[in-house]
Amino acid sequence: MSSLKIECVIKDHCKIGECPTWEEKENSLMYVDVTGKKVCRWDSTTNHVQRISVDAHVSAVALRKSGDYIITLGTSFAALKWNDQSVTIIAHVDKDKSNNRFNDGKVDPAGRFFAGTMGMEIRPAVLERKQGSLYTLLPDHSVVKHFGQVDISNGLDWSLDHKTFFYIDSLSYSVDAFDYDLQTGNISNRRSMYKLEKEENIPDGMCIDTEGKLWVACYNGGRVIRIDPETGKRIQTVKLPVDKTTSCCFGGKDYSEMYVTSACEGMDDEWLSRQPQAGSIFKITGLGVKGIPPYSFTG
Ligand SMILES: O=C(O)[C@H](O)[C@@H](O)[C@H](O)[C@H](O)CO
Ligand SMILES: [Zn+2]
Repeated sequence: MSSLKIECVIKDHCKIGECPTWEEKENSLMYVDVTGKKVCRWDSTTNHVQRISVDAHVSAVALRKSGDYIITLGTSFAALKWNDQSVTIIAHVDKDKSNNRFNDGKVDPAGRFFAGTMGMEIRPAVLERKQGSLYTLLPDHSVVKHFGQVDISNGLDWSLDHKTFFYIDSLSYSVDAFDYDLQTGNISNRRSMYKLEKEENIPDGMCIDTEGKLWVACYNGGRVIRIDPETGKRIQTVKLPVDKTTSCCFGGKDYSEMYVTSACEGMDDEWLSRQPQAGSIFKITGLGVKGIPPYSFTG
C-alpha cells in the first residue's frame, strides 16, 4: 500500500512557478514566478511567503555560499540580497538577442552556476526556436558559453559521481546526458538518455535523488516521472492535480519531501475552473527516496 501523499502546501497563483530550491538553514523553499517577476521564499515552519518583485523575467534562484542568492534576471546573472531586496547585475549574455531571456539554472557540484536562455514566448512553448544558449557563470564572474541553438533551456542536474551532466532542451522532448568534468566544468559527448512519451508532454525542470535516479516535471503532463539514467527507462510516475507541472526539488528536514512547482499562464477560465490549484506548489511525501542538498554558488 503506497504511503504517497500529495498536498498543496503553497497556495499561489504563479504565472510560471519555477526553480524550487530548498534552503536548509532557513527551513524554507525558494522559488520564482518567472513572468510574475517575483523571487519567493516560503518558510515551512511559519507557512509565510515573502515575495520580492524584480523588474524583469526571473527564471532561476540559487543559494550563494557568501549568503543570499544568485538569480537569472532577463538575460543577466545577478546577485539578490534578501534583507534590502537589492539586485546587483553581475554579467550579461545574449547581448545580440534582445528578445531572449534566461530560463532554468542550477549550481554544479563545484559551485559554478549553469543556466540557459530561450526566446520570449508568444504563448507557452510557442517561440522563435534555436535562439537560446547554455552558459556557466564561474566563481570569478566570467561567463562560459557551452553551446547555442537551444529552443527552451530547461532542467539540469549532475550525477552523484559528478561524471555526468543531465540537461533538458524542452522542445527536443528528450533528457540528454553529457560527460562532465568536475575540475573544469566542461561538458561533452551529448547523447539522448530518455525520450518522453506523448502523454508526458514537455520535459521541464529536473532533479536527482540519492539513488542516482532523475525526476522530471512534465509541463502539460501533470506529473513528475522518475527515470533510471543507467537504463534510460521510466521507473515511476506521480500524477499531480494540475497539468502545468514545471519543476521539482527535494527538501524538508532530511530531503525526503519533494516540492513541485506549477504554472497557470496560458490556461483559460474553463481549464482554471477544473484546476484551481494551478500556479501553486505541491509537496509529495512517502516517495521512499530522498534528495541531496542544493550546491551553493561560490562566487
Ligand atoms: O517553465 C519554464 O521552464 C519556461 O519558462 C516555460 O515558459 C516553458 O515554456 C514551459 O515550462 C514549457 O517548457
Ligand atoms: Zn522550466
